[in-house]
Amino acid sequence: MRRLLTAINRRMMKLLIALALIAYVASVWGNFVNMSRSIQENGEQKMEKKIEEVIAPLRDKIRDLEKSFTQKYPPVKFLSEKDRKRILITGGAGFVGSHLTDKLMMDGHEVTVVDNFFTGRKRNVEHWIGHENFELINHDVVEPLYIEGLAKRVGARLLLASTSEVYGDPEVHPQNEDYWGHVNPIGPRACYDEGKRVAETMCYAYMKQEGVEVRVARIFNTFGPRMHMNDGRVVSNFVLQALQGEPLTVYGSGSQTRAFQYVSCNLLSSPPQGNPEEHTILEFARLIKHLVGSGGEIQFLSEAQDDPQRRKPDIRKAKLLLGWEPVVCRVGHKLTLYVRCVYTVYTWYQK
Ligand SMILES: O=C(O)[C@H]1O[C@H](OP(=O)(O)OP(=O)(O)OC[C@H]2O[C@@H](n3ccc(=O)[nH]c3=O)[C@H](O)[C@@H]2O)[C@H](O)[C@@H](O)[C@@H]1O
Repeated sequence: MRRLLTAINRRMMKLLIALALIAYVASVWGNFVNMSRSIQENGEQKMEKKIEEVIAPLRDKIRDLEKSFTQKYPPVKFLSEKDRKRILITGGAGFVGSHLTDKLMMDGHEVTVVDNFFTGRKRNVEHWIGHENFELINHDVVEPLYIEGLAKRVGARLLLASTSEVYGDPEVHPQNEDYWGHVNPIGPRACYDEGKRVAETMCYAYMKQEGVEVRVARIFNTFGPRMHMNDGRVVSNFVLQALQGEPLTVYGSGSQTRAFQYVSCNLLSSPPQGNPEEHTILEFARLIKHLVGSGGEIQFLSEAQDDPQRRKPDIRKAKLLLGWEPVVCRVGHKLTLYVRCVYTVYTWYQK
């Protein structure tokens, strides 16, 4: 009897051990299956991420290509590799910069626009987005020497867009390249005027020290489409005021003069750059009033401090050396083409 019981116990023991073994193997197997499943899932996720990283830029390229097939661009000349230049324009989405971008793109060059869009607008260059010769970079070029260093590294020529404001309230008339100017260094316009003067100084110092080729264009009162409506300049102010039937605000007596230049005339020359047709601001106010047909009166406000009294570029050198002179705004008889230009701005604002 006892033997029988011991035999049964032994069998039970064996059975229990066998069952425990099976349970253990099953749990190890379960863990193994779970582990390999999660390894597989992790691996798949990583793989998917990698594939996505590779595909994303390709997808963007395809989208750009599709766009370039469907989008119509302004006509672009074909230039051979030898003649085609690679040009970087800082502030290329701004008023003057975007017109320069248009000109260089249409001439067949490769243009990279860098703009921080503080005052520039993407819409000024959107008609080039996707074009194989065009690149738009949102970036803040806070350090001018960065651009000069870049020019040195790649052996590029640097063009600085300066301004007639470097002459301040000039004592020499008209203003030529050799005139050093008459700026009040602590006046309300000083930051802009002296800022541009320092930019010129740095470019020339860099040229002498590092041998970088430098050009400076001193741009005189330029106007045209894509100008900011409310930056306070006289063309936009008068056009807007006239359109809204408000009085045209003339600062001072209006006897101060400017020589306005249409933006497209601007892009073909060297310093100083402008239209030598000089008009008083009062004359200009009357012209806009007449053009827009507004009933608004001319309102005389107090004179702006340090306002240059006479300004007109001496373009003899540009004419002699480059054969350049403004075409759109030069007037054979008083105000004909000039009127046309102002009218262009007016219709642009109406849009
Ligand atoms: O293009 C240039 O060379 C420079 O000209 C302008 O400076 P400014 O000549 O004073 O141009 P506006 O602000 O358009 O003023 C022109 C004249 O119109 C007068 N003005 C302006 C605005 C206004 O509502 N009424 C008015 O009588 C001003 O007092 C000034 O005599 C710009 O401010 C500069 O950015 C630019 O570099």
